[in-house]
Amino acid sequence: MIPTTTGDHHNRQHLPLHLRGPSPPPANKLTDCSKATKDSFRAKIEKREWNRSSNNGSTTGNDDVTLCSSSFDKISFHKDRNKRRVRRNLEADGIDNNEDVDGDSSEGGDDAKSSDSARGLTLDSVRESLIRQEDTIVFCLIERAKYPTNSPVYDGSVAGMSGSLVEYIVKETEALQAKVGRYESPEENPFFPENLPPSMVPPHDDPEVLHPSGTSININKTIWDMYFNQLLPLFVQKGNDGNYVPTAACDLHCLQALSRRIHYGKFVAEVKFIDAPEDYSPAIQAQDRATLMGLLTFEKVEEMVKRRVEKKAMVFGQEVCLNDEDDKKGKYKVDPSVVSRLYEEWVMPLTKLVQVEYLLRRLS
Ligand SMILES: C=C(O[C@@H]1C=C(C(=O)O)C=C[C@H]1O)C(=O)O
Repeated sequence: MIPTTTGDHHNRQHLPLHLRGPSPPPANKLTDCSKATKDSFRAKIEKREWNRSSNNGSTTGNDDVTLCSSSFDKISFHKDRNKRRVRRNLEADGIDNNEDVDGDSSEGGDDAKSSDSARGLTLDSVRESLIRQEDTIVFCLIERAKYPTNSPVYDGSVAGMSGSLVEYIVKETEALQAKVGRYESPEENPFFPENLPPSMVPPHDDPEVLHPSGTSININKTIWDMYFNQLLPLFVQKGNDGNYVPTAACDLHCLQALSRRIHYGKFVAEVKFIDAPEDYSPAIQAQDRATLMGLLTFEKVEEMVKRRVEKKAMVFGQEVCLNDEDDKKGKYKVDPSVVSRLYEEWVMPLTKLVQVEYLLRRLS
């Protein structure tokens, strides 16, 4: 269920930090505000209530709340939608524009922004998270590149194992982390979802940001195959140094970072849908994958992503020497072109696949 617009100032506390927008004024702070602030805040609340009631919104029962919430979205987002479209096009052209595109900050715009941020989902915040996740992925690859292939990690030859060492470590780590609630988060997807133990920690009272039918999308089998069969041979040296457990632990971290990034496509898709339901809905109803793929693709953004991750691989992966003359210029721990290729050939296409899969279910 999509979070309601009422009470979000409370619920947003449980959203991951990166998804929280700027704080709306909390209701219990009203008593501390000046009269003008109070009046303006109250007027906004009243306007929302009016929007809701004029749209037959009801706050009784879960389905009604969802309906009410999306009806509210339609009204309050309507005016900003064109602004957003223009802004998105500017972004796609590589122009960083954080200002009102048409300079119109009058009635409607503010409400749309505050309800957007109350939900905590904006294309900007979601993209910021993807950018931050690039750092994690690049560092994980650098860590894995410390070790050579170490094939006994993968071929089942480590004594006492029925499967491979890496499979055992991933399965057992996931089981442990499941018990402490890792997979209660919609951002996390296990590689071995079968027979995971239940979480022992009390559930958070999180607002559900994703549409329920999209939460179960899990393409980790594809990510596993891609990582071991295609990516790994591109950036690790052949050899065996006996560091099997640290090697498998690095693989686990790479897999988790890639999986999180790729499944983050669910959040990207949700925010794109919320921004322009009228663009996406016909293709969703027709279950038209190709049109959805076209709608959600921003080629210029992808170009920037590739260039940025390549640069990150250069900056994070260079040898740092105190004496400038000793600098091994152009020598990197992971070949930057491999990182760019990883994003071009696998990370971005798989993120888009997740987005399409999510959107196909978005109206069900
Ligand atoms: C993630 C997005 O959707 C698509 C996928 C991208 C990616 O995986 O980095 C980048 C641009 C889009 O083509 C986005 O628009 O930011």
